[in-house]
Amino acid sequence: MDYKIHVNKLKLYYGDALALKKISLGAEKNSLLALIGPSGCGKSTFIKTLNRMNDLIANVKIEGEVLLDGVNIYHPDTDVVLLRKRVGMVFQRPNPFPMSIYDNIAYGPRIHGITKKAQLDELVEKSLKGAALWEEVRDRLQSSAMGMSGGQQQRLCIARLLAIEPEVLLMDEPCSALDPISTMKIEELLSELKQRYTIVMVTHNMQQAARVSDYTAFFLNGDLVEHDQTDVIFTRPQDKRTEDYITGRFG
Ligand SMILES: Nc1ncnc2c1ncn2[C@@H]1O[C@H](COP(=O)(O)OP(=O)(O)OP(=O)(O)O)[C@@H](O)[C@H]1O
Repeated sequence: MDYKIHVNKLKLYYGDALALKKISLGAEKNSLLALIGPSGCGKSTFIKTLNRMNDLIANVKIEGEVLLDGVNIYHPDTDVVLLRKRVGMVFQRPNPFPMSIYDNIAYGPRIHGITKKAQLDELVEKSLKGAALWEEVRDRLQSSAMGMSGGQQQRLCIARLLAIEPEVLLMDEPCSALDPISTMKIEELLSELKQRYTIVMVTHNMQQAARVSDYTAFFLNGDLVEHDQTDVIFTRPQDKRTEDYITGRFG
C-alpha cells in the first residue's frame, strides 16, 4: 500500500499514564482516514502525534515511529516548522485570526517569505476556491473574518491551511461546532480535498465517517482495535467491540 503516513508501534505516555498502546496504522496517499471511538480513547492524542503537536505538552513521552514519506518525523534532525507546514491541522472550533479574510489567508505565506501582492492575491483566490469559499467572500476580502458564520470560518481555516501548500490535512472533529448545513458543506469539501491531499480526521459522528472516509480506524482505551476500508468497518467488522460501538451498544 502507498502510505503517506505510516505509524509504527507508537506509544505515548502522559507522565506515567499510557495513552497510546503501541499503535501501528497507515494513512494511504490521497485518501481520508477517519478515527472513531468513545471519548477518552486517544483519538485526539493520536492525531496530534502526526505533526508533533504533543511536543508542546510537558511530561509527554513518545516511543515508536511516525513515518512521513518513509522518514521518521521524531528523528532529532526534523525541522518541526517545516513538518507542520507539510502536515497542517484544523481544530474543532474555527479559530480565525482577528483580521481580514484576506490577511487570514496571506498570513502563512507571508511568514514563509511571500511578499509580492500579485502572488499573494493569486494564493488567496486559489486557497479560497480550494476551500469552496471564494464565491461567498470574493466581494468582501477586506472585511473581518470574525463577521463570518461558523461554517464559513471553518472553511476559512481550511483555506488558510491550503495557502501554505500542505501535503497532509489533520482535522480534529472539524464539524463539531457547526450546524447541519455547514457540516454538509465541509463534508462535500472533504470529498474534493481527499483527491489531492491525505486527510486524517477525528469524528464522533459515525454517519459522517461512513459518508466521507475511505478508511476507518476504531480506537478503544488507547488501543487500535480495528482498521479497514470504511465499508468493511461499517458492514462487516471483524471485532465484536467494533460492532458493538458502531451499532451503538456502547460508548
Ligand atoms: N494533556 C494531557 N495530560 C494528561 N492526560 C491527557 C492529556 N490529554 C489527554 N489525556 C488523557 O489521554 C487519554 C486520551 O485522551 P484524548 O483526548 O486523546 O481522547 P479522545 O479520544 O480524543 O477523546 P474525546 O473524543 O473526548 O476528545 C484520556 O484518558 C485523557 O484523559
